[in-house]
Amino acid sequence: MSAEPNWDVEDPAMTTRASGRAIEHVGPVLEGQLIDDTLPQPQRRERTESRRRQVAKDFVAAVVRSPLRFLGAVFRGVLAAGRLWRRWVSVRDYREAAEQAEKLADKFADIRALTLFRWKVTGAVLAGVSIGLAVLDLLYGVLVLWVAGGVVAVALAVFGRRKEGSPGRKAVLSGSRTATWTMDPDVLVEAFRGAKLIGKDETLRLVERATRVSGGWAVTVDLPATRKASDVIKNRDALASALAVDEVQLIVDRVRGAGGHAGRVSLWVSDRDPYSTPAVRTPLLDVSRWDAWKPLPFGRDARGRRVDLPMVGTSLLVAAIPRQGKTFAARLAAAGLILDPHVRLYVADFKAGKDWAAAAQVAHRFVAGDEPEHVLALLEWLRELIAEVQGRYRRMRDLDDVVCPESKVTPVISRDPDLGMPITAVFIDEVQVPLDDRSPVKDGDRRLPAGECVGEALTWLARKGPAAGIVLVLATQRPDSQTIPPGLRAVLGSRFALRVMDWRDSNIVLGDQMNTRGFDSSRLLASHKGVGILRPDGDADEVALTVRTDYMPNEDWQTICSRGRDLRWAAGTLSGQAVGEVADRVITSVQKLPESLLAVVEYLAVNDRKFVPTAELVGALGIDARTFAEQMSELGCPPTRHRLPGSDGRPQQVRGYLAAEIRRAVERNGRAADCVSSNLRRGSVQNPTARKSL
Ligand SMILES: Nc1ncnc2c1ncn2[C@@H]1O[C@H](COP(=O)(O)OP(=O)(O)OP(=O)(O)O)[C@@H](O)[C@H]1O
Repeated sequence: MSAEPNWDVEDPAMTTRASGRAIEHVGPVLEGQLIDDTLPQPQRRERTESRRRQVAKDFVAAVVRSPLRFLGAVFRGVLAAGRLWRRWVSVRDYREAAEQAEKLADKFADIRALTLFRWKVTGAVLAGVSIGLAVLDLLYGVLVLWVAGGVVAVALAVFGRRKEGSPGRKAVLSGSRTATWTMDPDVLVEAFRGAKLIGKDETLRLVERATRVSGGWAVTVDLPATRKASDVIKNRDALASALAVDEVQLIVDRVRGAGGHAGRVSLWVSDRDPYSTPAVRTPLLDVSRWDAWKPLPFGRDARGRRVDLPMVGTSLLVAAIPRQGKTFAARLAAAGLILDPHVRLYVADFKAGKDWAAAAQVAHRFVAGDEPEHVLALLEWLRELIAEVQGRYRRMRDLDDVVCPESKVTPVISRDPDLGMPITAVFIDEVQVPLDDRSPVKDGDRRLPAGECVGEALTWLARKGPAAGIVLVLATQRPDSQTIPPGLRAVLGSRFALRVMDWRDSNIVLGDQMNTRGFDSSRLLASHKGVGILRPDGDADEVALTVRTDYMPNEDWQTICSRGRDLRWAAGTLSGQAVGEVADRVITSVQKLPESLLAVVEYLAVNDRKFVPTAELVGALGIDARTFAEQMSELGCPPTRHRLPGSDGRPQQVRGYLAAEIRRAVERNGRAADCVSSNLRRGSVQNPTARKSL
């Protein structure tokens, strides 16, 4: 039996609150479904059903295709019978034997006589059959011709059927070999033999026959027992050559899990370069918010299948030579986190361009530049973050086992403002700049180059940070071992290598020996922008896979950043430098705020809350409950019902207002900007870790 908690529920009852305040901690509210896992599970039933459906589909397809297959078999039978007859009539076996014995000249007269005789026999048989058929036709009508034709067709079809060793078995088709193997699995077997992936006497077993899948042919085969699927992946180039396609057109995957084993390979051969079409726009543009705990949409593989990238609990290294899509890839990772208002962002852009500029409105800390002062600012943040991580571990030790079962930040902990442990993502573009900086800095009693201190701090954070909710994303143009310290590389969980200079650089990013396993990003094409090899962290099925990142041009990036700012503004999580940015905007844009709303805003500015009961507001503001409700409704802010713990500790339904709703009304109605923004400045800019009410 197991219970599945629904951690996505955002219920105020889940949040803790210090004693003496209106809301009390009642622990997480679980929504669960009891599952008796001793009974047959729906999944198994689904699998059987889908197999049954597949069998039915195959049957219908076989019936529909049978006339064509019959005609094909008859055609092959005619060709094979024709070939056999020509061999017979030209006495080829006798001629060949004479040739081999070098007695062709002696036997020539005999061969000619025999050939003439066989031609005569052929003519006599044809004449006899024709006369016989004509007589039968006269006696019994045209039906006889049909019956005779049918019998001959069936005989030819049987003669020409596809069967190991049958005549006509080796298809000799013109055109690309890719098209050929889809029609004749023998060609595929030959290609595997040609690429030395199976022996001369070995063969493949077809698991799923070739089908059309997104602009290419897909087929699944089992290798002979002595062969491994990983070797096919490793020697993809040889197989591509044997199939006469470019290696970017051939995708080879191992089939893992329940339906797979170490010798099962799925192949997909694209009709053309799969990256010649425009990249897909990021789906993040169409979502109003994202949950950072969910893997975020990162790109698509050559077959067009979605590739998602988990961010929380890991760190990411993105590397490439210039102009290959490194910043675009890092920004995609950032976009998903920006759309989660509970994520805190640190952005350091050492490229010092405008690529990251829009992030300033959401980032808790933002710096753009490549001077030593910017490196020192980064070092300052990293030290601040190390202290923060140490503090988090200390605080997690004191939390009860329900809230914090392991020494790890959970979704609930990360979203609880009282615990102050939000997911904190650190993005550093062109990380080689701070790592190479030689400015002397004090580290205890020592004076060290700033780059060394940055390297040490990043290594520490990459090692200890993930469990405490820290996500590191580093992008670099120079993945060489002098720039990225080996200790740092080793602890970065996920790697994304776009095109690099040579296999050594590729191995530095993806890991030792990855080129010998078939993953070498220096072999990617320069024209394939945004295409790279992703080596995901942890439990992913694949060792690595080639992915083209979703396309997110600057205007989409800006849209996502301003959406992230609005989300944080509404959730009250805008913090650090971003607050200053937003406050300035508010001051300039806001007009008069109605009295009742202003009073509520002021009350909330000092009483930080997600939900405030009507009774509490009415009492505190000394206004008539009914008039207040009417005024708030007019302002587009109706009350809602919410569950709060009552005096006996049990959850009760209470009428009141959500702070987020009130904030939206403020945005709509305006004026209290000065009050709001000064609160923001006071509460947040000076103390970035403090929680804000608005
Ligand atoms: N997924 C993608 N699909 C299509 N084009 C892309 C994709 N990703 C990046 N590009 C293109 O590649 C170009 C270079 O991208 P980007 O600026 O991210 O490169 P970079 O590696 O960061 O370069 P530099 O090292 O010079 O900063 C972009 O202008 C963009 O048009």
